[in-house]
Amino acid sequence: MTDDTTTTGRLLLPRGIFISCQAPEGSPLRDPYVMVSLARAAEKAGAAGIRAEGVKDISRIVETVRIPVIGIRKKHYEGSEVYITPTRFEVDEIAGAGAGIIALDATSRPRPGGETLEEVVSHAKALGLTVMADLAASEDAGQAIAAGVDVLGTTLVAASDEDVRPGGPNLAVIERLSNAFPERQVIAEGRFATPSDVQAAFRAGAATVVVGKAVTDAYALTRDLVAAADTFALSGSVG
Ligand SMILES: CC(=O)N[C@H](C=O)[C@@H](O)[C@H](O)[C@H](O)COP(=O)(O)O
Repeated sequence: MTDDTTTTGRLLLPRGIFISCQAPEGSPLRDPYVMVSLARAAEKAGAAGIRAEGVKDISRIVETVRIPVIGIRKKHYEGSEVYITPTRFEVDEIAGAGAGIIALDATSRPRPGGETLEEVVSHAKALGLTVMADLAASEDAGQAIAAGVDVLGTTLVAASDEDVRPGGPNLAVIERLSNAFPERQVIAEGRFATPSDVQAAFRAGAATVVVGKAVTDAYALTRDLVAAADTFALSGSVG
């Protein structure tokens, strides 16, 4: 058994680059055809896996690519800040869509309906899913592991003065997690945008790096460029 497997021998995440093929509400790219095309491009380019949101996107991507898919469902419930796969209901949706890996908010914030992290994780494990913990800080890892998660991700780590550059990834959390939990795969996710970001993540101990916006969100990237042009009052002007 290698360190890519759990004690039961189940394959965890392959090492390499995962591409997060998601488009937010209001984006013209929010269309399963577009997400499947992005996933196909990622696979052809050598990505080790895909992260996708929602039943339609996940099921179409699972049907199309041969690389592993991390499924999530983003859903906001009143009275809870937890929105990435918050309850057992969304776990069932993702399992039904065919993802082999599920990511879920593994912070200690209260979940909708009073469900506990442990209940949601146990439910996912009972359905045979590998569970990725979306953490907001290295301090979240202990209770996530106690709840039964398989791999640790930095998805919910907010931008801070620890970032390698303003708006860039936070490598310090990856380093802290890799040092504290050497037996766990650490998945770097959140604001990775360049080849050197990715190399820095692996140097910091990441097993896998998930990249989203920098690859797949042409809408947000264009808005950023237009906003930069606007600071020179150039955008849309002629002459
Ligand atoms: C915080 C949150 O809700 N993150 C979401 C999780 O699935 C996605 O919106 C991100 O695009 C994804 O994590 C990849 O990150 P980035 O797009 O920065 O490479």
